[in-house]
Amino acid sequence: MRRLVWSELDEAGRVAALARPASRRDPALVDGVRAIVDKVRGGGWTALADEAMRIDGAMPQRVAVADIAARARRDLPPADLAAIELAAANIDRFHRAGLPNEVAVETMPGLVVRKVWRPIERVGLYVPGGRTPLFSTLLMLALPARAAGVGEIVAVTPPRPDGGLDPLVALAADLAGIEAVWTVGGAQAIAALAFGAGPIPRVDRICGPGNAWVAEAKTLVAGLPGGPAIDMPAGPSELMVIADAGADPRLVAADLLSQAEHDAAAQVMLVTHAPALADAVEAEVARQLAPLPRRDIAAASLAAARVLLVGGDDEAAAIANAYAPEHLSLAVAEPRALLARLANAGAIFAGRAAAETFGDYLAGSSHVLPTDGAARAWSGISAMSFMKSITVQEVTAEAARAAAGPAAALARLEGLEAHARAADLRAEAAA
Ligand SMILES: NC(=O)c1ccc[n+]([C@@H]2O[C@H](COP(=O)([O-])OP(=O)(O)OC[C@H]3O[C@@H](n4cnc5c(N)ncnc54)[C@H](O)[C@@H]3O)[C@@H](O)[C@H]2O)c1
Ligand SMILES: N[C@H](CO)Cc1c[nH]c[nH+]1
Ligand SMILES: [Zn+2]
Repeated sequence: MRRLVWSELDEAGRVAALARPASRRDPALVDGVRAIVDKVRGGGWTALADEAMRIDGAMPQRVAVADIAARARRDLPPADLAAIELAAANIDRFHRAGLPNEVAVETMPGLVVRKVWRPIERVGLYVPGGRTPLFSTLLMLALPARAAGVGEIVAVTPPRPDGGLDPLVALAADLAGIEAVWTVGGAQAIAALAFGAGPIPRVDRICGPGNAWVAEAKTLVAGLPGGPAIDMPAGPSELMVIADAGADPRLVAADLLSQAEHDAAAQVMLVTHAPALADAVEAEVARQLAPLPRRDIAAASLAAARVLLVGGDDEAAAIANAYAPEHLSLAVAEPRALLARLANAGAIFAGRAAAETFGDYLAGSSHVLPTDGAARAWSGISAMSFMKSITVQEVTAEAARAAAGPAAALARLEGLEAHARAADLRAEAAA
């Protein structure tokens, strides 16, 4: 981990200290994604099958989940099944509680403006699965989508090395009421969801995280004519930990490694005013890294990790707000005081007992969160990600008479005579 003293950095040094790993937007990757998307968009199913075979060595298949899920239920140790069911129940409860309320305001006597919410008709869910199938991500997407009342869910995930569907992804899908999952991943899956490919229908919105290929493809298709909406930029994982002198270096190191193990392009940061804590965390990271099964990935990620030494809480909060991390852990004695100063993060873990891993699996909030600084303006997945609001105007004759004059005046001030007449005629019709 590279250690930097914040007060010694000039502006350029600070920007560099908070830069995301360059590998996330490697020009070759961007060109590669564009080529895949163009090909699938133009060539439909045949092109999709070609790309899927070339990149992942398997034909996309629609796999019905019921039988695989039933087998997984039988084979899983009961405690593991109970853990999955606990996670599903917490996620479902949290997201149902967060469903938006309708609004109705009588802005003038007899003129009521309402805001009603409707689910998006058809959504695509991307469940990452290149290195390890993230069945938890399926729950984090599908349960909020179900709570929102989405009509049709098209779920995709990369194939296993044998071309099949991971049993735990099938089980998670079954728990969330999804009948089938397509075994296709990467930029080619995003292109298929965006524009349709044979039996894979185009969707209105694509939600879900992924590696740099997936994240780049989502941003690209959202900007193309006729492309779908997307949830947010959600690429390789990030964690910033703000720790005080009393933080437990073992816990801080464990949390940093938990996100570093996701991807060589994941990024972790430690922000502290205590050099002795920084020393202890670095020693712990080295000690805990060695026995990890994914130590090579975590070690590659640690190359872009930073330790930032700061003067105190004000500087730490300013750095967090500038970096806008996907995950922000507050390993401090008084997290509430710090929380009040924080504005930009996908999810915050407040206090020493709060664990990013709890958020990844079972606290109830979705772990699908904005990365790459997008938390400055975007939120993580919730039921609202799968809904849109529509405003409705209801007007009595009396209100029409009262509103017509001012509305016509405003229209004439803008030089829009047809608008003004539409208002005047309402007043006449209501007379
Ligand atoms: N931001 C979030 O909310 C969030 C949540 C969960 C996971 N994640 C991230 O999701 C990612 C999961 O990554 P993953 O790789 O395991 O799975 P993935 O499903 O995102 O990507 C795997 C696919 O990428 C494509 N791909 C990989 N290398 C390629 C290449 N050289 N050329 C063309 N295509 C290529 C392949 O089609 C492969 O199937 C990690 O970066 C993790 O940090 C983020
Ligand atoms: N930390 C990831 C989001 O960046 C989500 C995840 C899934 N499984 C484990 N972790
Ligand atoms: Zn994680």
